[in-house]
Amino acid sequence: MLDIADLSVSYGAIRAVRGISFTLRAGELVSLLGANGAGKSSTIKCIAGALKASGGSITLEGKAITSASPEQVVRAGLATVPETRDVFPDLTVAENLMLGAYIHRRDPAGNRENLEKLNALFPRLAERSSQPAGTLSGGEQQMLVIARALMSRPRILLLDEPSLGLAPSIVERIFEMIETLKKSGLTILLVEQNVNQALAVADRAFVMRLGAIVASGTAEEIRSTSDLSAHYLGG
Ligand SMILES: Nc1ncnc2c1ncn2[C@@H]1O[C@H](COP(=O)(O)OP(=O)(O)OP(=O)(O)O)[C@@H](O)[C@H]1O
Repeated sequence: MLDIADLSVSYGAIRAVRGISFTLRAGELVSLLGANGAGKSSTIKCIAGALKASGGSITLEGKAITSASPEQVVRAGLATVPETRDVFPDLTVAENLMLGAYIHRRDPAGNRENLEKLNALFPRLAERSSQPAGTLSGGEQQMLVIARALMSRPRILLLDEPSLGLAPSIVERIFEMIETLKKSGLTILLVEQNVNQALAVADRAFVMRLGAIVASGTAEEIRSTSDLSAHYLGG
């Protein structure tokens, strides 16, 4: 469904991603693991069209999106939740959500239907729909940016560190939500430092180190790689 082939990303002389290749199959949840600075966010940003690849290709359902703009990537069916967790603080929760439906702005009926589904999935957001997004807790803001990404009706969702800086009980809720989304058939690429929880929900995983993929396999295989934390994750 999503094919990454020999992808490289550079910031000037810094080679953040060094020729990585991997595939996401329809309906799969794949975790991208690795210590700080391994190149996970750069990979996500490049797939999302926010960073230019310096080499390699990105293909979504047979269509090359390597040089696509962020809007073209969303239109192709891939939505991203960046780790920055940006909400528009002065806009209401409902207004934030509608911004996620920008590419479907000529389909208000479809957006209403999708919003109803998301309200059922995220009841706390539904309760707070007329509140400014800036008044939400960190966990609620994370839910909001996920829901906003889903307003574009993607087939693939990229999640960059959704648990970052959240209390353990909230992290648990976020992971439950991710499992629910997977069960609904969504294909998910999950970047996480929270290795155990990421492996618990993943079908497969890749470990990045210094811009390269150094381990890959089923979640079970990666979990049983005994030197994983010491060598690859900096633990
Ligand atoms: N805007 C930038 N300018 C220059 N170098 C950058 C920039 N962003 C990232 N880098 C460098 O690229 C490398 C990969 O960073 P990246 O953020 O992709 O890693 P990461 O695995 O996502 O880590 P983190 O979890 O800290 O975000 C690091 O060496 C980082 O210092």
